[in-house]
Formats: sequence, structure tokens, C-alpha cells
Amino acid sequence: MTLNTQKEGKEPLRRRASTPIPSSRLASRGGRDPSADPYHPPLAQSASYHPGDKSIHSRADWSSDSDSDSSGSESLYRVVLLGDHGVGKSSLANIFAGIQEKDAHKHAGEDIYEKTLTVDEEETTLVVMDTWETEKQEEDEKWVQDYCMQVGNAYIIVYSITDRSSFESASELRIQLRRIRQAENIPIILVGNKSDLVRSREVAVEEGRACAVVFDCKFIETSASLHHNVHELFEGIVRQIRLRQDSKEINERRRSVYKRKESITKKARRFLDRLVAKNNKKMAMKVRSKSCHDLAVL
Ligand SMILES: Nc1nc2c(ncn2[C@@H]2O[C@H](COP(=O)(O)OP(=O)(O)OP(=O)(O)O)[C@@H](O)[C@H]2O)c(=O)[nH]1
Repeated sequence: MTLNTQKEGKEPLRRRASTPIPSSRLASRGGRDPSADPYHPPLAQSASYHPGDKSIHSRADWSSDSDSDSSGSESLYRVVLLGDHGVGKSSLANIFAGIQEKDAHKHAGEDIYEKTLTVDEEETTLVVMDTWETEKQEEDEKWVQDYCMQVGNAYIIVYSITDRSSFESASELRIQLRRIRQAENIPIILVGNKSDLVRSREVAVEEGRACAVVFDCKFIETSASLHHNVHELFEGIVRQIRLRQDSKEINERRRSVYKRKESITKKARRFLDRLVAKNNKKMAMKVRSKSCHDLAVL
């Protein structure tokens, strides 16, 4: 199957059809280096955002008939879903892909979906990968998990609010990700799914939020069953990706200008602000926890 990434000029819908790629392609890779694989999605990305990733090639390399629009090459990102068995990763991916629940069985075995979203009047293409292996892996099969940890430009870590152990696993995954992708400022959203199952709730919203604050990521509760907050989640990940790109460029520019212009008064104020924040850690925590569920800010 060839990815249909071509633009449909007059399409009135905000989201276009996605094209799932059969998992057999991924599964058939054996223990090979994923970046050398012909089916490894060679996503283009600005070098400044992700300079260390050798698996990212120019979009024109993808396939001969997959791309007639090179202008989109700057905004195509892999988003990897992580989380325990049964937390709702596939259900969230299906909603992203526009697959109805009743048709889900027809798409069994498909786990990579590409779709272009228009967020804040700008298009961004996401390749959502529901390829995480939750079973305990043999040593020689660990490459699938390693692959998932390495290739994402952004991550969605899902737990079920009805399953505390999945919440604990989500924290472990966050730690693992931090270890593997240490130097990178990757967008990560922690998702408490199944929020419709109110009576079976085992993890409070506040716990999810606190976890996100501790692990320095964003947080949202969703219900795949009710489609609640699912579009917000994927739009949020787009915004988080953009914000990091923007902030990196702006920060570099600002730093050089700021260094020159900063007055002594400003320096003193900054020093005092830091002092106050240090003395008032509780306040700082409150401010951060307030923003961890706002997916439109850093
Ligand atoms: N009530 C409720 N059920 C959900 C929700 N999301 C998923 N489910 C159900 O939970 C079960 C597991 O969902 P999946 O999407 O297959 O979970 P998964 O994380 O992909 O599981 P694995 O593929 O085994 O890793 C299914 O029966 C879904 O219908 C939700 O938001 N609310």
C-alpha cells in the first residue's frame, strides 16, 4: 500500500482521510536497523528541531508516487502511542484515522495512520504509530520497543483511569523515554483514557495532573468511547510540536538580542523573581499544574 499524502485542494473538511499502513510491514522487519528499512517512514523535519535523528530523510525519498507536494515537507511528524495493554491506544488511533468502531475489525492489523490536520489555520501531517508491544519481549525482540522509543517526534502515553497499574506503567514509560531521548525536548502528552467509566475510576484527575507536572509533560483525560477530548488531544500534540519548534528559533534569536539589551534594572528584577519563586515552591507548582492541561502553551 502506498501512502496517500497528496493534498486534496478543495476538501472542505478539516481532516482528510488517513491511510493506514498494514502492521505486517513493520512486523516483517525482524531485527534489522529500522532506519535502513524501506518502509520506515522517512519523515522530513527541520534539522534544527531534531538534528540527531539519522532516520529522518527528505520527504521526497519516501516513495516515487507518494509526494507531489514538497512544500509540506516541513510539517510531517511521527507520533507514537505508548501504554499498557487495553488502555485504549488503538481506539484513540482509530478515531484519529476516522475509522468507525463498527468498522474497526476491518482494519485489524493496521497500526500506522497518516493524516493531515488543520490546526490554527495551518496544516500539519501526523503519522500516528500504534505499534507499541505491550507483551514482555524476548531479548532479541526488544527492537520493536527500542524502535518505538527512538522514532517518535512526539509521544502520547496512555493509561486507563480505571487501572492503577497502567498509570504506574505510564510513569515508567515516561522515565524510559527520558533516559533514551535525554537531550531532546520531545513533546509528550500523558493521557488518562476511559474517563466515561466514572464508577470504576482508580486514578484521580489530580493524580494524573500531578504526574504530568513531575514528569514535565502535558496532560489530558479522554474518552475514546465518547470521542471526548480526542480531537483536542491530537490538535494538542500538533501545537506542542509547533511550540517547541517556534520556541527554539525564537529563543535563539531572543537570547542574542536580550543579551545585548538587558538593562541592570531588568537583571535585578529577574534575580528577585527567581528568589521569590525559589522561596515559594508551592506557588510555582500550582502555576505549573495549572498549565499542564493547557495543550496550547509550552
Ligand atoms: N469505556 C471505555 N472503553 C474504552 C475506551 N477506550 C477503549 N475502550 C475499550 O477498551 C478495550 C481496549 O481498547 P484498545 O483500544 O484495544 O486498547 P489498546 O491499548 O490498543 O490495547 P492493546 O492493543 O492490547 O495494547 C476495548 O474493548 C475498547 O473498546 C474508553 O474511552 N472508554
